[in-house]
Formats: sequence, C-alpha cells, structure tokens
Amino acid sequence: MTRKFFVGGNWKMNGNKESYKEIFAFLNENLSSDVEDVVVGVPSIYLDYVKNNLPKNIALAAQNCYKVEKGAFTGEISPDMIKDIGATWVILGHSERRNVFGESDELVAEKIGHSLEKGLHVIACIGELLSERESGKTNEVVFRQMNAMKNHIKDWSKVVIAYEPVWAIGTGKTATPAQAQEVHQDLRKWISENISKDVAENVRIIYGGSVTGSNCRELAKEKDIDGFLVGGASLKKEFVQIVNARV
Ligand SMILES: O=C[C@H](O)COP(=O)(O)O
Repeated sequence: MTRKFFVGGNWKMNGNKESYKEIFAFLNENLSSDVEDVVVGVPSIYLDYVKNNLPKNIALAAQNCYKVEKGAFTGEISPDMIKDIGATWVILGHSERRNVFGESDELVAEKIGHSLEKGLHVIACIGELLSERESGKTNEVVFRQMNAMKNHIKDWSKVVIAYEPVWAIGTGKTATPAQAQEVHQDLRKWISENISKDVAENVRIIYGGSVTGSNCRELAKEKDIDGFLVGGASLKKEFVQIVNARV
C-alpha cells in the first residue's frame, strides 16, 4: 500500500488579506520544504492573492465551481477560471454545499466530472447527517453519494475522497478513530466491488470533522485514513502538526 498522506485545509468563508498573512508566516516558518500533498481551499475572491503568497510547495484549491465551461451563470466560477489563476484543485460536494445550498448528489457528480475533464484534481466530499447515523444509515448515504459520482469519474487518480460526517464538522465532536476507520474500510470495500480493486487500493480516503493538532495522530494511525480535510484548525498554527501527523 503506497498511498501518500494528504492534508487539505479548507478556509471556508473566513479571513481576509490581513489575517492570511499570519497563515503564510506560520506555513513559511514551520512547514518542511519537502512536504507533499498539502492543499489549501481558499475563498474564490482570494485565490489569486493566496497563490502569490503561499509557499510554493502547497497547492491551491477552489472551494466550489460550476459544471459547465462558461456562460450566463451569475456568481459562479468555472474549472477553466480556477486553472487560469494557477490553482490545481477544487473541493466539491462539501456538506455545506449539499446542506446549506441544497446541492444534490447528481449536481455534485456533474461538477466533479466536468472539473476532471478540465484537468483539475478534485477533493470529493461525502458524509452523513447525525439523524442518518443514528438511524443506522451511514453506509447507505455514503454509498449513494459515491454511486452518483461513479458515473462521472473516468480517472480516479485525480480524486481524493473526503469522508466528513456532518455531525463532526465544526462541532468539536470528532469521530473516534474506530468510527472513522470503519466507514473508510467499508468505502474501500464498496469501491472494490463497484469500481475496481485497483481504485480501492490506490484512492486516498481522508477524514474531516473537528480534526485538531491533538487528535490527528491517533486518527492517522488507522490503516484506511489517508489524511485529513481540516476546517477551523487550518487557520491556526496547529495545521502544521496535522500536516505532520504521520511524521
Ligand atoms: O472541510 C472541512 C470540514 O468541514 C471540517 O471542518 P472542521 O475541521 O472545522 O470541523
């Protein structure tokens, strides 16, 4: 198994040019120059600014995009635009897009398909609500979300799957390592049976939901957890500890 550890920081709708300077400073000072596969997801209006100030070994992601090349879609951005400013990743299907903005499984899947066709790498997010977990539907929900994506993804090598239980996002209630591992393992089995053994073996499945400097090492010990998607803690110095969780 040679899956490379992957850490994404999702800044969500936080910060401004001034506050980002602190983030650039702690990344520049504390992140080893040979880190690989660290990506930050930035509000679209700041992508260009962050691109020009971020350490060069950290890749840049948009937090969303639309499913077509161009046109009359006020307020949207396209994968071509994301690439044009030098970003190489996009986060799609985040639970806030699904649950606050009502994005369906199908829309998320179409956005993923179009982004991949345009040459972006995708962090594809899935995860269940608390009510779904409590009624024993976790696997049903994440498999349904995966199934919608499956029909739109030809090249899985450019996809990282982020399993983010919605009840753990921004709540301080992290899934236990065992809870997260169980879903990651079930996802890998589903991928093996429904996509291919090769994809199941190689695709990175990262965990998101209240990951911090203090809980990241225990989570990172689990064999099917290949990294993290970090919200709140990605704006703080402890992000560096999370990047180094397996070092
Ligand atoms: O994209 C990141 C996730 O929503 C996790 O956010 P959080 O670390 O603030 O819980």
